[in-house]
Amino acid sequence: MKPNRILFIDSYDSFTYNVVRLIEEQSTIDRPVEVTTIHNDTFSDIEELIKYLPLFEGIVVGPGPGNPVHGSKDIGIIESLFKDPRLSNFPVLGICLGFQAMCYSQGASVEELSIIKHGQVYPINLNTKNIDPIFKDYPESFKSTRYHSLHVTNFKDKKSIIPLAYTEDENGILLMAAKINSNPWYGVQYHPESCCSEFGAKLIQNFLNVIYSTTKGDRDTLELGKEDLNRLFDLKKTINISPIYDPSTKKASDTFVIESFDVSNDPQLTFKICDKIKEDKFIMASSAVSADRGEWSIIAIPSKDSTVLTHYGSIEKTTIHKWQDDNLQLKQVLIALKTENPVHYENLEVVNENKESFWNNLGEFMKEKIVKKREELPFIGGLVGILGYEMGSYVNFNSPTTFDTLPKPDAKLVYIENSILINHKTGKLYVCSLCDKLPKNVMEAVYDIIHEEDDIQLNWEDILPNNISYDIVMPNKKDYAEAFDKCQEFMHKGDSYEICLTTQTMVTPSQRLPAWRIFKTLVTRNPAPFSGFFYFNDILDNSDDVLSFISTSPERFLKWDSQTCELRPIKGTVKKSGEMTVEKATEILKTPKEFGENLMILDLIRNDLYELLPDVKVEEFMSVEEYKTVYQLVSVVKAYNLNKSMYTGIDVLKYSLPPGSMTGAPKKITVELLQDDIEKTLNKHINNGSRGIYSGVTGYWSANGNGDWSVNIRCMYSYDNGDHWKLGAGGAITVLSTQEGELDEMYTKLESALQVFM
Ligand SMILES: C=C(O[C@@H]1C=C(C(=O)O)C=C[C@H]1O)C(=O)O
Ligand SMILES: NC(=O)CC[C@H](N)C(=O)O
Repeated sequence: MKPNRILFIDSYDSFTYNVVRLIEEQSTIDRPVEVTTIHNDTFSDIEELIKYLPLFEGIVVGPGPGNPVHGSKDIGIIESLFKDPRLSNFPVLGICLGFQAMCYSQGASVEELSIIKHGQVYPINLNTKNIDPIFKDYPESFKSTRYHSLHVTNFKDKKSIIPLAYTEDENGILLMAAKINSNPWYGVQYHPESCCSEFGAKLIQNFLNVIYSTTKGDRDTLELGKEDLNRLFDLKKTINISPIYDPSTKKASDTFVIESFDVSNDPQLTFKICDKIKEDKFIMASSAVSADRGEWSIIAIPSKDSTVLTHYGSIEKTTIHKWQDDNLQLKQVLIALKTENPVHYENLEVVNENKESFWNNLGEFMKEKIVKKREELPFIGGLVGILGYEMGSYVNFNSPTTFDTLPKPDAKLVYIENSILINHKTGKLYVCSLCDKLPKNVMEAVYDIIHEEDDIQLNWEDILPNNISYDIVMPNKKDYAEAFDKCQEFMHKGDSYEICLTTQTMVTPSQRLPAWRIFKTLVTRNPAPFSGFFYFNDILDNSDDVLSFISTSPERFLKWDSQTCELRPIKGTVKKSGEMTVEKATEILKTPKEFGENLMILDLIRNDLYELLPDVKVEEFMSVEEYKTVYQLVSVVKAYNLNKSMYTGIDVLKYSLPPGSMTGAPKKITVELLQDDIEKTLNKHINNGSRGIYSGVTGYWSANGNGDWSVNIRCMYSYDNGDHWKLGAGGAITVLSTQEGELDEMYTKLESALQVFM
């Protein structure tokens, strides 16, 4: 059976693929549906789009930022589309921005709402005088999510606009759906694809029926010749989401050794072992175990065999060398980085590449290392490290600079052979090596611990030495207020629905303190499921530019195995204080402000997964989680059947960074507004306005194919071996936010790490 082909026009929104998959899901054996997605600026001239029309039976114009009144600057080709008489018999469904553009083309006005609704669920009431087939089999009232700053007005005297549904709120009665009288054009102001909307699938089914009756079920019109099929294929490729590597590549050999031991369930055991191992180590530990996170701790132990990959985004170079190579000097690395051409020395390789090719080369590096074995363990060895915020999509690196010391790395990953894993639930410890035998020093530390297991008490000091003072440069309240107002302005104009506004703080200690010493105090003070310690002294004679990272993050970004992918966005924060109880926090976290904040990111995360994978489910809807200093609202979204897809977890990581909880929605425009304007001025004094390591992710891509990455928040990092520590903190601003409330929330989050210096 030939499919109905739908052209989906995306306006760089973060809910696009929720709609696309909803359409595809309505496919049946008798009436298959196929969607091709383009951007609203894929064609600059409507004539180009018209040439493609014979390939399709219907168009869906999706939601998005911007205002149709601003014309093609905001909505691209959509402006011309609704004006073109050649489309008057062509079935079109507009959603939110698409709906507003459709009504605007008929002479209605589009104006700002007085009270804006982002991520709010309302009853949609059908206009009982006009029940159109698009609402066939609907109840008179149903619930749907609204994400809009603007709305359609002055439509009543426009004959071509037939109102089909309304809602009512503080703004009065608002148009929620309409049909264009003489054309098969429909539109809805609400979001049928949101996970909180009812009967969304029905709307699509009914729209497909409209298409079916337009093509009169004549399947012949659906046949495409070879040439047209090629054109369709090329059009699909205009949005290029190519997989990073081919997971079917077979590994040549699969040497690894794993030995297991019974140990205590106490999560402090991880740190006890770390204290015993004198060599360098990276830690991804749980210092707070709960039902669904923090079950595992991982200690990764780099050795002379370990390969270090460092990407410098601003100069588009990646260095590759061995961990603490005796023959590698800092000077040599600096000269090689300054050389224009790629460098291939025996002990150092410098590749000229941008971030896109960095991701692809990671795939090349890993594809022959992946063994489909011991997949029940999260990690058996593999790439471990940090990806900064600027490694994500839509973010730019600072412009290239001249340098005399090592530039600031944007990604740093080490291929680890030897590691220790501890499962705090089952009380099992595993020593793993990707070489042919387990390292002696590690085994000795483990044996030691097993023998003195009765006393797990750590006795780590919860304060830093008192002979050191700290100079702390915090965000300025006035600048914050200005940035907050800018956020409100962008949201009121309809450019963004939620903006994660973050600030940077710098701490300069009067003398250098070992990162490990600070880590110990932070972990004692702020236990968290994703406690991280990374000290990258990978070049022996480099003591000034060592990247150090200490984290107590509550937030998992992404975890994957060969079948599934899980994302756990946190959105919604309540400070813990004397009178605050979990009951009270839950009440606050379920108010429209926090609910909307979480729902927007939940729908965005569904979109990030749906972009690559068809089988996505919301596993947990807005649960309240308790941490040392805050209560947080958390949702869990999971994708299934990865093994049936051409994508793997690393693709999901690449395409969904930066984490939606750190950007806001829609992701593309919000990231651009933050980087080019809002945070550029707010944070200009630190990192030149870049977020750097903060807001990025830390974790691993294991040689057994698994991966797990946490969000870099409630953390601190130093590019210069602890001379300066940088801390980021922020929170999502919505139209319901108050400046005082957000400032207070930002300070609360900042304090969770900054407290060690105070
Ligand atoms: C931005 C931060 O946190 C993010 C913002 C949150 C919020 O807005 O409620 C919650 C968790 C994080 O995703 C931070 O801790 O700095
Ligand atoms: N979700 C949307 O499509 C929003 C449309 C428009 N930018 C508004 O804010 O009203």
